[in-house]
Formats: sequence, C-alpha cells, structure tokens
Amino acid sequence: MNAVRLNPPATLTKPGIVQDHQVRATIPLASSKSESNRALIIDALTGFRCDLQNLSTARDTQTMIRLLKSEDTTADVLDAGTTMRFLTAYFSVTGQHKIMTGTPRMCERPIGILVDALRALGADITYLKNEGYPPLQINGFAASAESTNRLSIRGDVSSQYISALVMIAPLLPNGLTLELTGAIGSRPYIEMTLEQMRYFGADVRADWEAKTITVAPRPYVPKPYAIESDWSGASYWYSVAALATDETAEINLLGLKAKSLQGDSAIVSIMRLLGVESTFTDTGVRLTKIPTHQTMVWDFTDCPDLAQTVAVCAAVKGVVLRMTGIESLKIKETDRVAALQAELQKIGAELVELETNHLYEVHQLAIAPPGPATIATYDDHRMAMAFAPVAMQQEIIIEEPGVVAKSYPSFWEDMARVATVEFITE
Ligand SMILES: O=C(O)C1=C[C@@H](OP(=O)(O)O)[C@@H](O)[C@H](O)C1
Ligand SMILES: C=C(OP(=O)(O)O)C(=O)O
Repeated sequence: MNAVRLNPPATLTKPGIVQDHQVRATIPLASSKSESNRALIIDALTGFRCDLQNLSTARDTQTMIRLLKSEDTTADVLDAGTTMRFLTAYFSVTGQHKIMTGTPRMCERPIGILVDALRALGADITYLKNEGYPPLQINGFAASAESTNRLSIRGDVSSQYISALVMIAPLLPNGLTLELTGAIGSRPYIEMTLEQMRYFGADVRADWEAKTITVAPRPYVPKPYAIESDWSGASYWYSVAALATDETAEINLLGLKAKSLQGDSAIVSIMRLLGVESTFTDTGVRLTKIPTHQTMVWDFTDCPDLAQTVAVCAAVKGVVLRMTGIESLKIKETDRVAALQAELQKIGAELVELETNHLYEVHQLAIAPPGPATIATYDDHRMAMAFAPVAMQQEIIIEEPGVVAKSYPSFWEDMARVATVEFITE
C-alpha cells in the first residue's frame, strides 16, 4: 500500500521559546481541466488551429490531448468523465470509428442519455457490454432526413452530456436546440461551455427560464486562448487556511480571477462562512483568516466538486453543515456520499441523510476516535485532497496519494509548503 503521512507544520523553536506554527505560502495551482478539455475539443473542431496556452497538466487533460491525436481504434479515457463524454460526441460528429472505454468505475458511470441524443442526431453507437454504460463502439455519423435538430434532454444527471452536445452543435447541418427537462445540475459548467464556445465565434443562446439552449450551424473561429487556474483545486487551499491554527496565516493562490468561468469560484462565498477572507490581487487571490460561523447551509447543485472539501473542513472546525444538491456525487469517481460517510467517521464526524437523497448534515461526534486517522481514497482525487488539510491540526495518513494526478498532479509538492509530507511505500 502507498500512503502519505501529513503532519502540522513544524513548530518553530528558538532556545527557550516555542512559537506558533506559521502558515505563509504562495501556491502556483494547476490550471482548470474543465476549461482545458473544452478548449481542446473546440480546437480539434477547428482542425487544431487555436493556440491554447496554459493547458492543464491534469491526467484528464493529458488523456484528452493523447486521444485526440491517436489513430488507435480504442480510446481509453481512464477515469476522466469529461474526456469520455466530450470525446464520444466529438468522435461521433467527426464520423470516426472508435471504441470508447475506461476504468472499471468509468464503465459504471452512465452515458445512455448522451448516447440516445447522439443517435437521434445521426450517430451509430452500440454498447459493448451493458446498455447505457461504457464500453461502447462509435461507428460513424450520418445525419439523415429523420435526424432532428431539436432534442429534449434531462438536466439532472450530468451536465457533461449537455456540454458535449452543444460543443459539437455548430457542426450539425441545422444546428441544435436542446430542451432541458427536470432540475439542472452543475449549470455553471454548461455556462462555461457556452462562454468558451462564444469566445471561439459560436452563435449560442441560452434561455434559462424556458430551459432551452440554441446553437446555430456556424463554424468555430480559431483563436489563441489561455486557460485559467483551477478554482476546484483552489478549494483545498481555502480549507488549509480555514484549518490553520496560525491566526495570521496567509496563502496566495496564483492565477485566479474574481470573474471566472468556473462555478467553483463559489468557494469564496462558502469559505467566508468557514473563516476565510479572499482579497483579489494582481497575481491572484490572498487568503486570510476571519471569524467562523457555527452553523451553515449550502446547496451544492451548482458546485458538486466542492462538497467534499467543505464537508471535511466543517467537520474539523466543529461547524454544523447542512448540505443539499449532492445527489450527483453518487455517480462520480466513486460514490462520494458513501465515501465521505465512511471516512468522516475516522476523524470524529459523521454525514447523515436527514431527508432521503436531498438533505444531509455533517457534524462532529461526541467522542473522537483516538490516534491519527488513515483515510481511504476510493480512486478519487477529491477524497485525498479534501482530507489533506486536516493536517493543519493533526497527523493524518492518506492512502494511494497518486490519485491526485487526475486533476492536480503537483498537489503534494504544494502541500509540502504548509505541512510536513512523508511518503510511505509498503
Ligand atoms: O463539465 C465539467 O467539466 C464538469 C462537470 C461536473 O460534472 P457533472 O455535470 O456530471 O456534475 C463536475 O463534477 C466535473 O468535475 C467537471
Ligand atoms: C467529477 C469529476 O470529474 P469527471 O466527472 O470529469 O470525471 C471531478 O473532477 O471531480
């Protein structure tokens, strides 16, 4: 088993004096894999004529780059959801013949809603194992008299299906109108897609009241584009600041802007309740400590990837956190609700379901388990990174630390700027 042992920052001692732990760090941050993967699809649809700058080093993005270039008939996306969904649409509309597959968990993550929509548009797709799930085979694309330019699609399972469809829509002979049904989850990710499409010259209109998105048949215009730093990755640094015992802690996160395409910039408002103030500077954002609320309620429908960070942070601070909008967590890299329930127990907290599949609460247990916790990560980068900030207050061991490569490969290197980090290989 591989693991990483994290401890609070070493206490600074001078002869006869014990000083408080000091937390001062400047963190470069990885760039956004979500923005990168959209830019790469749009670039591919222009014939690779955009000059993309600051692409993410995340494995999900590196996998996208590799598969877009590859002539292999099998595209293995590993555990990258956007790569699976966006490439399925891209390979379809460009008339390619590909087998789409991924990790065993990827083959449990649903894709039927996207496949049904692509079939209605003219794609020939067959399932190779289980109906509605990867692996699948794409056998080209033929828009016919029966193929439509108007589709109805559920908005409450994954926004990635919607992003995948609208991104290929400028290439469809009659464009596309999507009617979204049910609740719309992860909407900022759809808005990110639409903004990036507009930047590259697409004619896209969203009417959120009527729940429709209309894309005109007009080719993308190749242009240079620079990817922003990753707000989801930034959330772990907010948690580090929130949990730092040094009241004068200061963390500078580079490359973030107040006005972002990323919905996870909501971490600024969330963490104001958990004791972190954000000050935007010329280079990014500076985090400092402020008083904490004792209870808080947050709806994660728009920012599901922040749920684990916030749950762990609140648990350690002893804040009672009520959470809604976390249903989609069950179909991500792991069942994140179950994973949080199991692992929060180890740090003396629990996540309880108050209303079935709707309202959850995180609170501390009366008696904390003794000794340092060893946290399992379930092949989920966000389990590892969400629990790492606990190290600001107590020793914590995190299993399979390599999982962070999915979105933030330099995470442990950056963590070493604020805590002691020791890798254990057995
Ligand atoms: O479009 C994207 O880049 C993403 C959308 C979200 O997924 P869902 O739409 O499935 O919630 C998010 O959880 C994922 O990390 C990235
Ligand atoms: C859910 C995530 O990614 P994806 O769905 O793209 O695998 C994530 O990064 O937290």
